[in-house]
Amino acid sequence: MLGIWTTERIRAAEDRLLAVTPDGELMRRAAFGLATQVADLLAETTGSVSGRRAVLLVGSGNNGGDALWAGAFLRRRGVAVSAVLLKPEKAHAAGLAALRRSGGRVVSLEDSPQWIDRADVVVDGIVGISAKGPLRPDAAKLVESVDAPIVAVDLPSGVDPDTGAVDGPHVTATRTVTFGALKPVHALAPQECGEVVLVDIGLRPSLGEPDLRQLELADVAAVWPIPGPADDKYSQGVVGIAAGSATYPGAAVLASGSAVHATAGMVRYAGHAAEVVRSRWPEIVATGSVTDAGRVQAWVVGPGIGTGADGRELLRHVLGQGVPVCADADATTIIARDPDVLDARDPDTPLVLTPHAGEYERLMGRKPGADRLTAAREAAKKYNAVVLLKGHCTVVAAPDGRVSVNTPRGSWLATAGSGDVLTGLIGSLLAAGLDPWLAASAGAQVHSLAGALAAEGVPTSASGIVDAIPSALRVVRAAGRSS
Ligand SMILES: NC(=O)C1=CN([C@@H]2O[C@H](COP(=O)(O)OP(=O)(O)OC[C@H]3O[C@@H](n4cnc5c(N)ncnc54)[C@H](O)[C@@H]3O)[C@@H](O)[C@H]2O)[C@@H](O)CC1
Ligand SMILES: Nc1ncnc2c1ncn2[C@@H]1O[C@H](COP(=O)(O)OP(=O)(O)O)[C@@H](O)[C@H]1O
Ligand SMILES: [K+]
Repeated sequence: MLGIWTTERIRAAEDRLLAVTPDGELMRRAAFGLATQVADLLAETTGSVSGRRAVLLVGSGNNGGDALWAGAFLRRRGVAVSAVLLKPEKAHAAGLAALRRSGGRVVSLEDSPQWIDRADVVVDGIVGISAKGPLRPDAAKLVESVDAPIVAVDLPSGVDPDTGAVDGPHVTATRTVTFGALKPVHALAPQECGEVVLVDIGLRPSLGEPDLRQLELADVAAVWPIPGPADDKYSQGVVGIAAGSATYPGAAVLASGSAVHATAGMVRYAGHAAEVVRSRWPEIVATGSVTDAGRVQAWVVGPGIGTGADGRELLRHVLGQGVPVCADADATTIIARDPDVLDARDPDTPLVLTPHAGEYERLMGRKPGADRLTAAREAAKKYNAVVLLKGHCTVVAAPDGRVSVNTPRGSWLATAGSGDVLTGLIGSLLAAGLDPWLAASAGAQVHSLAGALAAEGVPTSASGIVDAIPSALRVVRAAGRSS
């Protein structure tokens, strides 16, 4: 599991480490790692390093210092390095001296276009973890004129380090080289960061527990239920699907199919789409009503059930069964309108809510806003539930404070019905007895992997995502074996 730390925690850890490290040593480590990555990118994109041209965009803080020191290292590899100083009087003095000693050139803002036009790579050392807001106009103008691939130092300038929010001019990097530890921006702004490379500067022992986590495929493999010799169809946890209606059977078919592929064992369906579900998935035991559905170890409830009295009664019944519930779509809206329905739930029974931004607004009375980590955390606290906030990046927060971020593999999941597929995955994992935060986090990973495999570079459909779940699980299991 990858750990991610907020900039406040990073700064505190850096202070502790700086106190016991020789002056300039941390920046030297960071800059050396950065220079190596810039050289690698030059080799990948142009076929050589020596004789290539790098332009450094240098802001007034240590981020600019990293870029200047890296420029000095790149000179040793024969790279022609020019530095554009946004605030010459505030540029990192030692870094600037090192670049000058190495034969690097400092060019004025006025002269910078001719150097930027001819650059093979541009290094963004404008601002790092002390960034506030979008790029200022002088920096924005420089960045706008860049055509070459950009290597961002620590993070792409202009993107918020702690939320990944973009609110104006910013850098879009080909590669981001970060130091010591991942920060939230790296998980929440994948589009702007490009490939993220972490350089070890010895910070890890000073960091403590991460603020948020990213599951790797091997983590998913470690928790995904696989039947053993002693298992039968009941022992692995039976999941019940209360979804769909006569008018909207699609949600029922998708959530049920997803559950069929997610785990072995058994899926029950209860609702007005029983006939359609049975004909599409003959292995499902389908009935017309939750009251005669038989025993399950977890319920999925909500997609396509409607938000009227019938839907409310269905939700209330399911919440009262004393088993974990994943409540999605219409169930979220019912809860938002009438939170008393949650009284049917034993507070110790796991509940996963999976709102998209609109459903979040109904649940919380406000939009998630730019800080999606805090938004998910607050909803988890308010509802004493695991909250999976949907979007380009999926954030999963537990009431106990654990948060995970699922960085997407493209935007293929933005297709009608794909949320129903996710719900089926989470429900199956809940039925197998997984911790609800892990179930939602692992479900989101497999969902996005299945989406990418189904798409393979062209748009796909929710049915396509269901069909790709077995391939996704094969990739997951292979990652588990090789870790
Ligand atoms: N503290 C340490 O030990 C280490 C720090 N390192 C580097 O130091 C960086 C942090 O350095 P600093 O705290 O000096 O601060 P930064 O370099 O992140 O930024 C500070 C300056 O940027 C300007 N700025 C803020 N927002 C801006 C915006 N939106 N547009 C343009 N300019 C803006 C501010 O006026 C301020 O002077 C890290 O990101 C990392 O690159 C690394 O060298 C590793 C070691
Ligand atoms: N731009 C995007 N990039 C990546 N994933 C996305 C994007 N938009 C939506 N998703 C994902 O697709 C799913 C959509 O779910 P939902 O909004 O419930 O749709 P539906 O109700 O049609 O099933 C969620 O898992 C969400 O995180
Ligand atoms: K930067």
